[in-house]
Amino acid sequence: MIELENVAIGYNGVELLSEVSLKLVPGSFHFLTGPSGAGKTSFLKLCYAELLPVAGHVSLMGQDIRTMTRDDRALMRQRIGVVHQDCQFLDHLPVIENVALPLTVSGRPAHPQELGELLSWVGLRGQANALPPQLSGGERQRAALARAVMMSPDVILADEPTGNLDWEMSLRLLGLLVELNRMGKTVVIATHDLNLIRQAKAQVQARVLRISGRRLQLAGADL
Ligand SMILES: Nc1ncnc2c1ncn2[C@@H]1O[C@H](COP(=O)(O)OP(=O)(O)OP(=O)(O)O)[C@@H](O)[C@H]1O
Repeated sequence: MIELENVAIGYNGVELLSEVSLKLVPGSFHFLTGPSGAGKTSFLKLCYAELLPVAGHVSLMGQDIRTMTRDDRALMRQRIGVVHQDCQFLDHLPVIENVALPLTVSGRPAHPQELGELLSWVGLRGQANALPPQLSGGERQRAALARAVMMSPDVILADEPTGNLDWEMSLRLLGLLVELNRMGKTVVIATHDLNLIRQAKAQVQARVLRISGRRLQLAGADL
């Protein structure tokens, strides 16, 4: 599904991560943790071909990201849903249109019932016509999750989805991600929140990847 072989990433000639080899198999649940600036967001970008490796091979859904055309990349992004750290909404469009954007961009019609069900699932049916700046942090993150799953992706990559949320809202968001995993989706969550990881481990078989000293390691069972 997502396969990395001896991969390095970096910016402006400086390596951020080296010798990363990893297979994310379908239906797996991973956390990605590490200090601020360690490269979590950059690693996720690699996993949806927003960033190319400076060494090694990355294959997404069986295709090497270096050989992907623009069209391949657009198709691949329908199979990999991303919850960005800053949500990245278009603030002048109501929530429902932001959530439907992946459909709109790919030229497919948005079915009101499907959209309504998706908004209900994240508990935002009542805010469908609100503008993103009118939402609370937790509502924004849930809207971002709804948009990420709009195209029924196989993989969900979430970058600090509970970053600014209180514990109750963090649990609610985690619950949605666990539910998606139980439906067979592969989930990767970048987070600093060790309590969230512990909570998730009580609910799903989650593995923890830790970035430390430019390497990606599998954390021990103590986490
Ligand atoms: N486009 C870019 N150009 C140059 N340097 C970058 C770029 N994006 C990120 N970096 C640098 O790469 C390093 C890792 O950034 P990244 O955002 O991946 O870390 P992170 O672990 O997600 O951090 P945080 O937990 O604070 O969100 C940082 O030093 C950052 O400044």
